[in-house]
Amino acid sequence: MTTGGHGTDGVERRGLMFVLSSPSGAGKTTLSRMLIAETPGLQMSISATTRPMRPGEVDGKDYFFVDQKRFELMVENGELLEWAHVFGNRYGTPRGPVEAALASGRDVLFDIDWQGTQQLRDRSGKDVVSVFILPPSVAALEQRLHTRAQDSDEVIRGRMKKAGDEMSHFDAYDYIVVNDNIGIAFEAVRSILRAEQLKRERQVGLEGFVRGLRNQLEK
Ligand SMILES: Nc1nc2c(ncn2[C@@H]2O[C@H](COP(=O)(O)OP(=O)(O)O)[C@@H](O)[C@H]2O)c(=O)[nH]1
Ligand SMILES: Nc1ncnc2c1ncn2[C@@H]1O[C@H](COP(=O)(O)OP(=O)(O)O)[C@@H](O)[C@H]1O
Repeated sequence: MTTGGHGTDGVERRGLMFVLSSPSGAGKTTLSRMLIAETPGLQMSISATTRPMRPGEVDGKDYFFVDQKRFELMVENGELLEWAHVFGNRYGTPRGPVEAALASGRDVLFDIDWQGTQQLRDRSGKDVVSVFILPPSVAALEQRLHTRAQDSDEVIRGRMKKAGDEMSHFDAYDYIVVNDNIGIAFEAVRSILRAEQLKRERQVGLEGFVRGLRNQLEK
């Protein structure tokens, strides 16, 4: 895959693993969907989970909804790149699609928690770019969880209680974006991805490309 839009024929790029994490309700699903819609070649990693499906969710699109037994088998068979317990359920990243995407130079977007991000970093540090999304205030976070209207009051209380724990891990992330205005937050996330794609060490074949330019100049 070329770096795109720069006429740098012969310059390939290693795919990167772009991770968005946040406390529940801060907006990472919304931002992920916007990013996928606006970024050709970016592939969403679809996680497996044992949590029940929410209204409006689609199996195989939002998550692969599996039972405990199937999840355990996936762990045993080494089918997951990482996995963690979150809110009493298990969530994990299927390995196959991620490895296939990266091998063909495509970037992969992950909506996973801090535990999963840590595991990806331990395995593939240099290919991982991590962004932590913060809500502008606790009131806004609670409001968003209610507006989403997909969880009971009890589940929302649980998510609010966990938000502090999740946020305490912000300092392990490369970038921090406060999601107050969604348009501004999206621009921030998109700019981070674009800049990281253009990092010199991610571009393979630059030497040959520059040599070619210099040869032409010397003619
Ligand atoms: N480690 C890990 N965390 C995941 C994975 N998929 C989702 N999560 C996290 O699990 C948490 C709960 O997700 P979900 O039930 O969809 O609720 P949400 O927080 O409202 O999006 C979020 O913090 C997700 O980022 C995964 O494959 N691995
Ligand atoms: N900047 C924002 N301003 C107002 N509402 C937002 C903003 N970002 C997201 N939301 C809304 O907040 C709710 C939670 O967002 P969501 O993306 O599901 O969060 P997460 O995936 O982090 O749990 C959704 O109803 C979403 O439409």
